[in-house]
Amino acid sequence: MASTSSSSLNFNSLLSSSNHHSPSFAHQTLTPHLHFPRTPSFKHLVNCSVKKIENMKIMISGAPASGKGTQCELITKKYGLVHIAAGDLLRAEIAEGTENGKRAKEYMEKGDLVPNEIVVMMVKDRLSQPDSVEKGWLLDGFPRSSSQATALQEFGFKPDLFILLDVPQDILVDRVVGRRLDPVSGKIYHLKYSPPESEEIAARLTQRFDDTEEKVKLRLETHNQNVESVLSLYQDIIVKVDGSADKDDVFAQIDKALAKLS
Ligand SMILES: Nc1ncnc2c1ncn2[C@@H]1O[C@H](COP(=O)(O)OP(=O)(O)O)[C@@H](O)[C@H]1O
Repeated sequence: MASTSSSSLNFNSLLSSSNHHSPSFAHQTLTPHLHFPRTPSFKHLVNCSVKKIENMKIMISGAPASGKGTQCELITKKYGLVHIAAGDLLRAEIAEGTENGKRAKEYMEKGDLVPNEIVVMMVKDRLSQPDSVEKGWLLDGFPRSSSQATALQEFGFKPDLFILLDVPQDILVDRVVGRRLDPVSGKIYHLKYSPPESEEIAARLTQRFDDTEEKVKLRLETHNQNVESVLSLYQDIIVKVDGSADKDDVFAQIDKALAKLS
């Protein structure tokens, strides 16, 4: 997979553009060459009869608590892709106490997008690592703006499929507010919908600092402001999935789309 840039854009301006705060740039990116039709390459066509795509490159998008984490776990288990979640990369920086982490947290606290100069290289570096190149990747929570999509495109990263999890807003708030993490197993629970199995687990559950009702509403607003501009760039490869269904039913819909590629 190509991971170097043959950029015709001014990349510094791209990296410093702060997502939805730069409407002129967003406008600039809505050009036809940035659409990613599933046009098979020659190699792809030759390999078709044996195996269609060896290392799938998948993007998954959805509002906060639309179930991306749960579905990503199911997808990676079945298809062996490397799960790369922009939010997890940022939380790891915060946990390590890096300068980027400190800056990122200020934006995350407000439900805003973290500036591109922090998040783009972080994601690009992870996508370039050998495991992602060899196994393929499942990119979660990135791109969240047209400028991030353009950056990825300029670095040579093109998805084969874009999964959109569609969930009504009122369900989302309910899901976020009750969401808890078991720091020992890494498992995600919901106090009402999937409560912990024991008192011991219940006692150690933690809540993400941005999973309050007030903050999720801000995150939803940010999501709604940006989602259309991202979708318009991937319209030819989007599969829209009803994320309000039971998690196995949601996975069945995704699996059907992935099975056609793999
Ligand atoms: N691609 C991104 N660009 C900028 N900021 C991001 C990106 N992905 C995540 N973030 C920041 O991290 C926060 C948490 O993201 P995430 O863990 O994906 O949860 P959610 O999708 O539930 O908001 C976001 O609210 C945002 O501040």
